[in-house]
Amino acid sequence: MPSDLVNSEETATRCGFVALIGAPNAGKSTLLNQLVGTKISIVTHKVQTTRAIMRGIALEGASQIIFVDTPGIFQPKRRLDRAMVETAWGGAKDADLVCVLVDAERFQKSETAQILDKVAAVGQPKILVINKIDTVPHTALLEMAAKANQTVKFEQTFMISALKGHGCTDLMAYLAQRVPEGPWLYPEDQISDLPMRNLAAEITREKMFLRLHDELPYQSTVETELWKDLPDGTTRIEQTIYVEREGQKKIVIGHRGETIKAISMAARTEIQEMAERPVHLFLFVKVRENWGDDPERYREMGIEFPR
Ligand SMILES: Nc1nc2c(ncn2[C@@H]2O[C@H](COP(=O)(O)OP(=O)(O)OP(=O)(O)O)[C@@H](O)[C@H]2O)c(=O)[nH]1
Repeated sequence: MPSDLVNSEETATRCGFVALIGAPNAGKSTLLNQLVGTKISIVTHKVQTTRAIMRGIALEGASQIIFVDTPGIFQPKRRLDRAMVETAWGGAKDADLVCVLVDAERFQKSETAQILDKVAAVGQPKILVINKIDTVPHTALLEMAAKANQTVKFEQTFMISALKGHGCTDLMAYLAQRVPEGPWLYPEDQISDLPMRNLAAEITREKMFLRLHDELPYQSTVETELWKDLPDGTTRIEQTIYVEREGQKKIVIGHRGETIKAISMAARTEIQEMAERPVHLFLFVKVRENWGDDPERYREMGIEFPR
């Protein structure tokens, strides 16, 4: 028997999306840093136009776990915010597993109840992760777990301190065996720059919406086609803005290209800050009808194509 066949049978790979849900400050970034490691975890405080942004990919044995994030706005007021939150919850519905992160210190606050109510309506398998266990007595934790499990049918409950690392190994081991069997979506050597590419696309998308407000449908997307670190210390980035109709392309470009120039300048400044090096940003606008039916687009955004 050829040796590669033996290998592939012995180490069936697993790969899946885990949606992280938690109120702002619940400790999502801290947890990701524990699970993913700083190298490929990207903190996205500024980027709020996210649909289901990939926050990091963890590798554990033969498993690849792709964490997707939801924006931390739970009482959206503006129309755009509402749309963002709705699509983000949509992202949770596409994940293989929803990981609900609750801050033990703030368990009694209304935000926790709100999140639990909303999570109850999501059909995906869910786990509860009570964070910051170092801040409350252990007896209180059991009460919290019982109460939360009355509202939502969680598969498992974990109690962790993301800051101190307590309980994180068990959580990771669970996730690694819980994601479905399947090939890895991202080759190991590509993982590190993927979040940067996605983030850069999200930054441009945010600038575009800030500039155009409600003139564009929410489906317009931005993709980073090229990210090349040049020998002179600068980076060349090429992005394509996809819109659904010719008329929208005109809006994005603007009179004499003024709109796209402004979007590009604002995005370049912020991408530069993130990349910590000078950036040359090139934006292209293309019309692509029915992009929402194309599974590849979903994969690029880090979420699975809804079945
Ligand atoms: N005591 C204690 N503090 C924690 C723990 N985990 C996170 N924190 C603190 O809680 C605060 C918020 O943590 P973040 O990881 O930034 O939380 P987050 O708001 O969910 O992350 P973002 O989604 O990136 O905004 C920080 O000051 C952390 O140090 C923990 O286990 N114990």
